[in-house]
Amino acid sequence: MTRDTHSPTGRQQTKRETPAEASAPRQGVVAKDNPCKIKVENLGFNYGKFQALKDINLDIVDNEVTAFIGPSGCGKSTLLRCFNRIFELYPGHYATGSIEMDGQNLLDKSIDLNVLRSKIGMVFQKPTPFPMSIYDNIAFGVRLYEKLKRHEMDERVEWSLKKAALWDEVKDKLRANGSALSGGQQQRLCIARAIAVQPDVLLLDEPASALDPVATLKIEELVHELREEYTIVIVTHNMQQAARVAGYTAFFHLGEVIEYADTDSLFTNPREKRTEDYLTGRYG
Ligand SMILES: Nc1ncnc2c1ncn2[C@@H]1O[C@H](COP(=O)(O)OP(=O)(O)OP(=O)(O)O)[C@@H](O)[C@H]1O
Repeated sequence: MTRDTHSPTGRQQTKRETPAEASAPRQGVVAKDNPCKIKVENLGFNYGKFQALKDINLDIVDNEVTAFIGPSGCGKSTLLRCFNRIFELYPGHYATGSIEMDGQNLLDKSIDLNVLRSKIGMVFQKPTPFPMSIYDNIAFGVRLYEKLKRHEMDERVEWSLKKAALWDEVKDKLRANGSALSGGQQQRLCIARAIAVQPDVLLLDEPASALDPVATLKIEELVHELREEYTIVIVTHNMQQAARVAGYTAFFHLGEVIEYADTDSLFTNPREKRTEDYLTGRYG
């Protein structure tokens, strides 16, 4: 079997495996002290006839921030959407290969999508608070999964808002409408909503692209803090942002992962010419 392997430590390498190697852990994929949370193997993705992702092999490191960068249309968001199978809402969109988390292939038809989406939360580019109070924005999702007593729900709402660094700003107006908050606050509310169901993984699809620099900084600080408890994957067009928040970065081009490494190495010493060209602004 021949395949491309992308890993923080192994970078892209084409290697021919013996059967014994094929069943053994891939060398250099994740260091022992860097356990892999999500293992993507031979992943392809199609929007109908259009193949948007081609043979992606990528290990997402546990309790780290991984950034996906690359020019517009290269498949970053598509891969993010594969992780929680949000693409299933649309007919003709399908994935092949495997995405393994906690010993299960997330693409397996038998996976309960509600449980999957409680384990892998997602925050979108544009803040999307529900048209209800700040309190209910958080409580709504929790009620789908858990039956909490009133005081337990109060605690969960407070806990989530504190984790999202929003509590101090909203604690006196929990009954106000979520959409009355500023854009940056709304985005932190969406992060609080995602955290409230206690996921393992947070997917952030350009979470700060609609925000001003001050609000952006707050989101970045928050991402930095949250990485201690969650595995975070962030899509960003902002390379400085990737450099600031991410421990690992994957560079995508035309539906493929061209290079994947720890962020410092990728930015300071890219191995692939296409990565270097992108980082130096030659295209994208
Ligand atoms: N719903 C869809 N139907 C058909 N093609 C799509 C759909 N969504 C995305 N694509 C195509 O799939 C490819 C990858 O898109 P994707 O949104 O994943 O790229 P991206 O790297 O996240 O881009 P951007 O940085 O602009 O958000 C693009 O060619 C895009 O046009």
